Parts: sequence; structure tokens; C-alpha cells
Amino acid sequence: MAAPWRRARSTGTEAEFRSFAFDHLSFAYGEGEDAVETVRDFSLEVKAGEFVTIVGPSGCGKSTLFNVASGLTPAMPGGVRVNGEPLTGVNPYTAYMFQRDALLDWRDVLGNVSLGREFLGASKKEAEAGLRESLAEFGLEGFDKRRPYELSGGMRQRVALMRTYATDRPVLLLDEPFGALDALTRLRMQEFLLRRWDDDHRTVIFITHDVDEALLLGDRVIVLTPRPARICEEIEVGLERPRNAEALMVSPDYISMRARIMHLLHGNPAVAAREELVA
Ligand SMILES: Nc1ncnc2c1ncn2[C@@H]1O[C@H](COP(=O)(O)OP(=O)(O)OP(=O)(O)O)[C@@H](O)[C@H]1O
Repeated sequence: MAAPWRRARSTGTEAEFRSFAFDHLSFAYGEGEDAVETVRDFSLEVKAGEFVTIVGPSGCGKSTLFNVASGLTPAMPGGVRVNGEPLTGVNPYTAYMFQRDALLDWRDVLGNVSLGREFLGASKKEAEAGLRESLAEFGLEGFDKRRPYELSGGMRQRVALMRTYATDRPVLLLDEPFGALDALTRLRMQEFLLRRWDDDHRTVIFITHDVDEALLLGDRVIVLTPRPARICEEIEVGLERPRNAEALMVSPDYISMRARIMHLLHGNPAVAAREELVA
């Protein structure tokens, strides 16, 4: 039986999605003297099927971009566009995976995976349909009755990732999903995500602090300035897929892009000054 997210490729929502864009978005938390300007004149278009990674200094406004993109945080009219039309309300095309896995300890693995669908209005039974059979694809076969505290860090992230996939939304907003994992588990998860993406080409926008992760995964890497977030530079990665982390490390193109991004983030005096203030 095909996994629900594969079947979803032929649903209306998937077929309709063409592009997503921030259009000269500016955003501040609060007003007047207390306002925290977080995003300034930010424009970025992501086409269906692209994998875009975003890197930026700590606190620059990355998560805010996702909060606004998903419609959870209302922003200026026209600042976010879907298929060219201004977004109003919650974005019906996006599934958002937060920085923390946000698993519920009182629910088992299956109950956590189905939660995203339940939030979208499905009953528990409807939400769980087809998911048990698909656990194996996320390396969770036989773990449906386990509780989150019985799982390793990597498994918890796979549960959270599967929950995001299972919503059948065409655009995945992944906010540092592997940030808390050790290096080896992180690498396994990156490879896992790449395989998934090679398989279904869901549109992915992926926030990370890790330059290697950004280059390994993305078609494009968007480098942000310190807060308020603006685009400092956009890098077309252009490395052949399927990608392999070990092979990339010795690729001259990879090395040069990596050096460029590291310079933009750490060698750039404006960024360094800002990070000293934050530290
Ligand atoms: N609800 C809020 N109210 C006021 N200020 C906020 C709110 N949420 C975030 N901020 C501020 O907005 C700025 C950007 O926060 P945001 O979480 O978007 O940054 P980030 O780049 O994702 O951070 P990190 O790299 O640490 O995950 C920060 O200075 C933060 O303190």
C-alpha cells in the first residue's frame, strides 16, 4: 500500500500548489518603543518541489519567518503569497515542524504521528489510517505502542518528522529539526531526509545553524543577516544529487561554498559584532 503522503501527491492540494513567496515582508513584535524589528523587506520565492535551506545568526528572525509563513503569526497584508495570492489566515499548504520535537508523552508513537492530522480536523481513527503500515518507512516499525520517553533522540525526531509528512501538506517548514542531535545521528537523519525527498520531492524549507547541513540538503542556501532578517546572500548549490556527505566534503565546489557562507556568517564584521552583543 502506498504511503499516505505519496497518495496525497495526486490530491487537489498538492496539484494546486505552485509557489510560495515572502514579498517585501517586514515584521516587528510589539509596537512603538518596545517594538522588536525582526524581519525587514524580505523577499524570497520557493517553487513547488524545491529544497531551500536558510542559515543565519542566532536570534536573527528565522523562526519568525516560519511563524509568519504558516500563518500562525499574522503579518502585513501581501507579505506572504501562495501561488501569487496574498495569504490570509492560516496557510493551508504548510506543515510546520518546530525546533523541539513537541511529542506528547502520554500518547504512543502512532498517537503522536497522527496528531498533525487531528489538528487539521480528522478524528483519531481517520488520522491513524494507513500510518501503522508506514511506520517502517521512518524506521519506526514495531514501535507504534511505545511512548516518546522510550525512544532515542533520533527516533523522536523521526516521529516528529513523520507527523509533519503525514499531514499531506505540500510544503514542509522544518525549523532546525536535527539541531539537538549528536553528529552521527544528525548525519543519519540528514541522509534519511534526503532519501525521502528524492522519493517524493515535497517542497521543503529548512532552517539550520549548520552550514554543512545547509549545503548537503539544499538546492539553494539563503544566508540571512543579523536581526532584522534580510537576505545577505543566496547561493545556488548546484551539487549533483543524490548527495553523499562524505563525498561532498572533498568536492572543491562544496569547499568553496562552505568557506563563503562561513565568511558571511562568522567573518563578516557586522555579524560578529551582533553575535558579541547577543552572547
Ligand atoms: N513573541 C515574541 N515577542 C517578542 N519578541 C520575540 C518573540 N518571538 C521572538 N522574538 C524576538 O525576535 C527575534 C527573532 O526571534 P526568532 O526566534 O525568530 O529568531 P531565530 O533566528 O529563529 O533564533 P534562534 O537562532 O535562536 O532559533 C529575537 O530577538 C527574539 O527575542
